[in-house]
Amino acid sequence: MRIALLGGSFNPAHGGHRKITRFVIESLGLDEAWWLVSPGNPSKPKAGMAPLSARVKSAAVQARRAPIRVTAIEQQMGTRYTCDTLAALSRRYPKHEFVWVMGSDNLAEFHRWRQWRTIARTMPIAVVARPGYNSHVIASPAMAWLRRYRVGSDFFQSRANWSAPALVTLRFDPDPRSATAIRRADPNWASRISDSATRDQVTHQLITTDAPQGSAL
Ligand SMILES: Nc1ncnc2c1ncn2[C@@H]1O[C@H](COP(=O)(O)OP(=O)(O)OP(=O)(O)O)[C@@H](O)[C@H]1O
Ligand SMILES: O=C(O)c1ccc[n+]([C@@H]2O[C@H](COP(=O)([O-])O)[C@@H](O)[C@H]2O)c1
Repeated sequence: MRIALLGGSFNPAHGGHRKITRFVIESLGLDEAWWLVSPGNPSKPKAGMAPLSARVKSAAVQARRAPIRVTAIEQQMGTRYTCDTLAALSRRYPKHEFVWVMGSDNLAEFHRWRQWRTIARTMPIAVVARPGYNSHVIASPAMAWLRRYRVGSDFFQSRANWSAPALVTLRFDPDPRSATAIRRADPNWASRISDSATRDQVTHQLITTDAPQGSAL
């Protein structure tokens, strides 16, 4: 299995997450994506962060009828930093080929993440252009190091190629949606989704709080 990993706060999930995920799966020829809904991004303030259950539910709604598995696997594994999460997932699923996906806003800050070079050595990275962040990325310290490992999307077509460090940058019709804008427009989204999702069994069944089950194993 070739799997895209998209970590995020998903506070809440939105159509931009869904769109970039489908785009990455298609452009790199992957089988599916796992969304890792973070119990708490170590570098984001706790204030204003909705409960994990509400964020997972919002992600399950956005993932409907798409090859996307919603997980709270960091909560279950007890990891908070991406370097620990990716090391644990690679150990747990040695037969899977993973690619870490992030928007260009995250690449601009990537050099501040714990052991970011170790992350880059653990699995390939795919960066999706995000409106307003491209000049920051070009100038970023992480990009200065990662630049020499740039590959094209054809790199992912062959299992023999799958190695790290490798960085692919993907550009498509940039999607301006953000969770910040949604929270501003709808500060009560979390309480509403908590109420509605408990009545919605279909949504409930889509939520995976442990490792994805079934054929992915
Ligand atoms: N519209 C988008 N285009 C490209 N990447 C995106 C987009 N929205 C989110 N992402 C990426 O998805 C991942 C998870 O994002 P996150 O859950 O933080 O959403 P967000 O919209 O960036 O939230 P916030 O506005 O609260 O920072 C990050 O790697 C982020 O860069
Ligand atoms: O490990 C780190 O140091 C680190 C620092 C900042 C962000 N991250 C991860 O980056 C992903 C995107 O986070 P966010 O909150 O911007 O959606 C999410 O999986 C976070 O855990 C990780």
